[in-house]
Amino acid sequence: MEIALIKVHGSMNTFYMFEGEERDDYAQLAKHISTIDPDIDGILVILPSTRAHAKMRVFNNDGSEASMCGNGLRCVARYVCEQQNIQKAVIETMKAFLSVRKKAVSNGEIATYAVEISPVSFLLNSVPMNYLNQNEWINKPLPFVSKDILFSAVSVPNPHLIGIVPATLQNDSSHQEKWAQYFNSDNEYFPDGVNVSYVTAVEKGIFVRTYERGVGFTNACGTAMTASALISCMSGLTPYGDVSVYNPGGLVKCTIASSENKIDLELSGNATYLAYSTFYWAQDDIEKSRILFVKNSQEQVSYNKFIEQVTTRSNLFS
Ligand SMILES: N[C@@H](CCC[C@H](N)C(=O)O)C(=O)O
Repeated sequence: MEIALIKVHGSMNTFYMFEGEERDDYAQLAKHISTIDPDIDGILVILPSTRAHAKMRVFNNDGSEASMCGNGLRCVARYVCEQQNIQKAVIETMKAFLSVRKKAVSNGEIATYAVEISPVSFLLNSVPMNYLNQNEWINKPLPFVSKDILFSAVSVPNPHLIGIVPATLQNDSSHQEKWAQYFNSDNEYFPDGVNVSYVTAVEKGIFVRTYERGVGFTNACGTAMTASALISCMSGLTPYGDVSVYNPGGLVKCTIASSENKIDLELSGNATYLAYSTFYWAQDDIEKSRILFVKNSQEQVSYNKFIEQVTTRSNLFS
């Protein structure tokens, strides 16, 4: 069968997005499309929902299904709002119904959406993480990794391990890579794997680099950036409210509000369409599947200008 794919990105976290029905072979499709186009981090499937404007399923490029994807949800939000001619919507995800909305931006050139990130839990059994029979692990070193890095484990609701690191450990990512690979292999601490982010304070916010479960190093991970902004606020690295989060693929805003027993998180940033394609999906022999047609959009031109401004503005680690 032929399907219409849109190649999209949020902070250069790149996916093929398409409309589909419930079925059980999206994992195989995600793996196959990722071999044809290794640029992508995964696929986003937009399905009908009986209780929301639409439903999103996300598959990493290794075929594993994730409960949430913040950058992907912004792209799905754009698609649903444009298709249904609305400014805000509710999207069903694996574990939550999430509010999304279109944002007005000053130059209007880059489609920008804000999405709710929820539910948040610090309970280690929600991550899941097993370590010393603890219930939570917030801002404490994991001595077998490093006595100098403060780590926090949190689910939003996909799993994150966040370390606050000095600039030296951002510039050389081999430490992060080694431990992220370990925590995403067969290991005693994270039975389902974990997205591992290293966070460093910069002049006007934080910089976050993420090694994603099911993907590897990525330009940006929206849930990781939002969880990292929350941990940065909790640890006094940055004030609560709007946090500018720089990442290898650009810049997003995470809005962090916390009261006695409630945490509200919102992620805002670009939802860029790179190209429109037709894909031949050979369901009986996936190897025969292929991209038949590609038409590039011009949206990346504006995004590249934005990236130039971000990189010249931020002398990140000096
Ligand atoms: N890139 C996403 C997260 C994708 C899922 C993640 N790799 C997982 O397995 O939890 C984002 O923008 O949040």
